[in-house]
Amino acid sequence: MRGERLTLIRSSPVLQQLLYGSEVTMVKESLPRLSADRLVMVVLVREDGGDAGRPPGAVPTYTLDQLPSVTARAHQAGITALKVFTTDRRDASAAGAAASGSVMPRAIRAIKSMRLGVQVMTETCLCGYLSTGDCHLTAPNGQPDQAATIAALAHQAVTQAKAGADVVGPAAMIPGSIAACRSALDSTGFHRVRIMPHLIVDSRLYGGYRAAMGIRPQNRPFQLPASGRTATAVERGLMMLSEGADSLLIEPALFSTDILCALHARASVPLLPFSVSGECTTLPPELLAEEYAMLLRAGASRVVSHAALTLAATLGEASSTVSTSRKTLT
Ligand SMILES: NCc1[nH]cc(CCC(=O)O)c1CC(=O)O
Repeated sequence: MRGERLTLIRSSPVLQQLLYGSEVTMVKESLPRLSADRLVMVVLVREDGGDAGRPPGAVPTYTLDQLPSVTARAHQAGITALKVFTTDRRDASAAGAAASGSVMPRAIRAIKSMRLGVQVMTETCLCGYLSTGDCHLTAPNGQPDQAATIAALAHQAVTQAKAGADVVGPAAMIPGSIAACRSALDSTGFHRVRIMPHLIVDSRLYGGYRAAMGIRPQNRPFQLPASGRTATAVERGLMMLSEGADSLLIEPALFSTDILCALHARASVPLLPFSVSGECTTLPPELLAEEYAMLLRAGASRVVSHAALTLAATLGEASSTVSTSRKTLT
């Protein structure tokens, strides 16, 4: 009896449509497809030599004068947002982090002056400006100076906003730093500037970034340990939202999908996994594309990636192949 019913369903497209049709259509429609506008391109900027003499395993960096052409190429490929990281002269107090003449504000201005409507997201962190390579300032007793770090990050966020950043990205993982950035931005008139903090799990996948930027951190005491609970990471993400975050960047994308899924069930803000240096230097583009399709299935709204431009170009080719074959057919 059951077998007969199955045979009937299999042989009847009308019954199949009635039973499964709407469900199949719904699933298809609710899944975003990987396309260039789902990719946020990572742009690392340093002035001292740029890409020349890149250490093995390092991801590419750009100099300021390369940014107009990089921005134009990204825009041409259909990319609508750049995530900018910088490093500059380093000292014990990260003086360069909030200086209006440092590499970050100049990079933001270089991108924005193209007037292509490309969104600029920044990293707001001290590791590119501290001699230690840490994300936090250190008190005389050797402990992280959380209050001073929070104040420095808030100041840095305002400098980035003044230069034209659309979204700033506090990345030190210090509780209270997001609320401080929000109130500093509001009190200087930058209500429109949004905050996307980094929710970071400690990982060996960051080596290619650190090598590219010359960052050799002592430790990252505020990052989540890889052996920690998913629920703890989710709590940290929700805390960031309660401090005023508008979206969350979660890294490393490949090894934080549990956190992405769990947060997706609890929060309705955009969640952006960050496909970090180690992923982009070890996986070929076609596997990165599979990974990003998975991330979109899991609830990502966009994916931040060092390989965005390479991938966007192949996605562009794929769609032009389709339109070419359509042309041939008609
Ligand atoms: N300041 C935190 C930060 N910003 C960028 C990365 C890594 C990004 C990548 O590997 O692509 C990290 C993590 C870290 O250094 O601990």
